[in-house]
Amino acid sequence: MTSDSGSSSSAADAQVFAETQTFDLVVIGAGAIGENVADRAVQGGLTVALVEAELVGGECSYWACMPSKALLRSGAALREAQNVSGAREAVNVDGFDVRAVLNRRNEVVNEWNDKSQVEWVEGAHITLIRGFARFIGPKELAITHENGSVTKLVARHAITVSTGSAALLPDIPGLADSAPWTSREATSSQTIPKRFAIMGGGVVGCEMATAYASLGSEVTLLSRSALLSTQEPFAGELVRDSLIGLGAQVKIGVSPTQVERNGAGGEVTLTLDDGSTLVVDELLVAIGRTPHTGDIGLETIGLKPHQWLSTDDTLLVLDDEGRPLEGEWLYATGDVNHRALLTHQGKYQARAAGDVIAARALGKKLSIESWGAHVATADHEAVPQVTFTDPEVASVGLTEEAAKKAGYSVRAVEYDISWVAGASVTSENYVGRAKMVVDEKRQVLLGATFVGQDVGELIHSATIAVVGEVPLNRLWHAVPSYPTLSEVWLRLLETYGRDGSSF
Ligand SMILES: Cc1cc2nc3c(=O)[nH]c(=O)nc-3n(C[C@H](O)[C@H](O)[C@H](O)COP(=O)(O)OP(=O)(O)OC[C@H]3O[C@@H](n4cnc5c(N)ncnc54)[C@H](O)[C@@H]3O)c2cc1C
Ligand SMILES: NC(=O)c1ccc[n+]([C@@H]2O[C@H](COP(=O)([O-])OP(=O)(O)OC[C@H]3O[C@@H](n4cnc5c(N)ncnc54)[C@H](O)[C@@H]3O)[C@@H](O)[C@H]2O)c1
Repeated sequence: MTSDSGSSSSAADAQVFAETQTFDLVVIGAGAIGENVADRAVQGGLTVALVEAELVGGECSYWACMPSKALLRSGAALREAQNVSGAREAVNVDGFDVRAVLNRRNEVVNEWNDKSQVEWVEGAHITLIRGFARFIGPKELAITHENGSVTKLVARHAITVSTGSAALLPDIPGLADSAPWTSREATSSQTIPKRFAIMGGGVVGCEMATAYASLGSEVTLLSRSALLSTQEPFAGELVRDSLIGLGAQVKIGVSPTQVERNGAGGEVTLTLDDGSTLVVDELLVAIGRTPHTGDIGLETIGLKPHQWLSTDDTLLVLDDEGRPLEGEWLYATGDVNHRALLTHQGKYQARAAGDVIAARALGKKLSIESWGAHVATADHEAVPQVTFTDPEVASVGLTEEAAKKAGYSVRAVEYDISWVAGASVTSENYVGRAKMVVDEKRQVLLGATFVGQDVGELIHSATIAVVGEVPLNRLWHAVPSYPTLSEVWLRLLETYGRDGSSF
């Protein structure tokens, strides 16, 4: 790294900078994904600056994955115990301790303090720069610090945008003025609203409906389409049934047309398109995400503000014509590239990007063929996801519908997980279903979905089968232990049939 104090001498901008610093790579955004890009590039031999405007660790650590799972876990643990004799009698005593759940969530997010993550960054020999980054030209950024000073960062080889995403708010009359909750408030609230409406039946909507119904809210979930509509249809149906069992109201095909809050902190009235009204204490909007690219100077490098940054498989950003920017210096990883809005998948991209940036910078051999070290091939048809509803929904790869749409010759089979011996040991009331989607031509798995208690821990076996393109006749030799839930694998294979004969 070189550091030149004093005014910038660049003719490209008239702004006076307190300081100019140069690194091989600059990563914008220290969420889980930016951290990993930086780490890999340092390990590959580069000097790296990591710029963060808020908390090191990003959304996942403080307002998304971790706090949401902490809010969900206590209810899940309680229900698990309530479904096993003996344990049931032990837990049915004083009721649910909501304050303890919120306190545990506060601990899980380190009280929104990023000290331990900063220590990790420093230990990884990454230079952390606190401030908000904006492009001022190719390979150049202006960083605005909290005290108002502005410094300039120059990248010798590359810049990676890992700025993440924020909740999308629809243009509904009155909504913006009604102080709606987004995922940030839902995951960080220190109180539980008595009456709670949720707009959006996707992953955030279903998880937060489960959490808040468990914590005692009267939840109304409004979804314009079926719940979890990108999953196999039975997933959303089983989650809907369980939400109703938890006391929530689930309204499918219903959207708000007007929202009004009765003064600051007052109740919120929603007018719905079925003609009814709904009065609640808080409204959560969870209808998807928008990229953090509105105010980062994309116009100075020939891109449009507010756009998702589409990339090739080495995570190089592509322009409107599908070409990398001149000089091939701009990368995007994580939510901001819209390939798969999941922490684990973004971190997978980060490993590929950090390695390929270092390899390109140092003139090393690239491995960019499908499934090579420097490409994120799995983003296309092998993405795993666990939705921590009750029952959990775990899936990888393509649904039957998506596989057909992609042109595969498909056969799919389903099995009721409650019929597996391991399920009856796990719970006296096990509800679950599994499905595998097979490419008939190659006799390999294209996708798998498991819905039920504890299936999140089952999905990696399916991910290995999909990514490894393991032939079905070999999968018969992967013997599941008895009596575990994984015996559902054997039942799915039997349902599909061996050597052409169906059981
Ligand atoms: C409620 C909820 C629950 C979720 N649960 C899960 C889950 O269980 N599992 C899972 O895999 N995924 C989950 N996700 C998705 C996951 O949170 C995201 O995929 C992940 O956080 C994306 O990481 P990122 O690093 O791309 O972005 P972020 O985590 O948003 O990090 C981006 C960082 O960049 C910083 N930044 C932005 N602009 C600038 C700038 N101009 N200058 C400097 N810094 C900047 C931001 O402050 C932020 O720290 C969940 C999402 C939500 C909303
Ligand atoms: N456990 C997990 O892995 C996890 C948990 C939470 C979030 N996430 C990630 O966070 C991202 C955001 O989640 P999300 O739930 O906000 O988005 P989502 O895309 O999962 O679901 C949004 C839902 O809102 C609906 N919708 C969209 N526009 C609408 C409108 N104008 N009116 C009414 N409904 C509308 C969509 O049809 C969809 O059902 C997801 O991509 C997800 O992968 C992951």
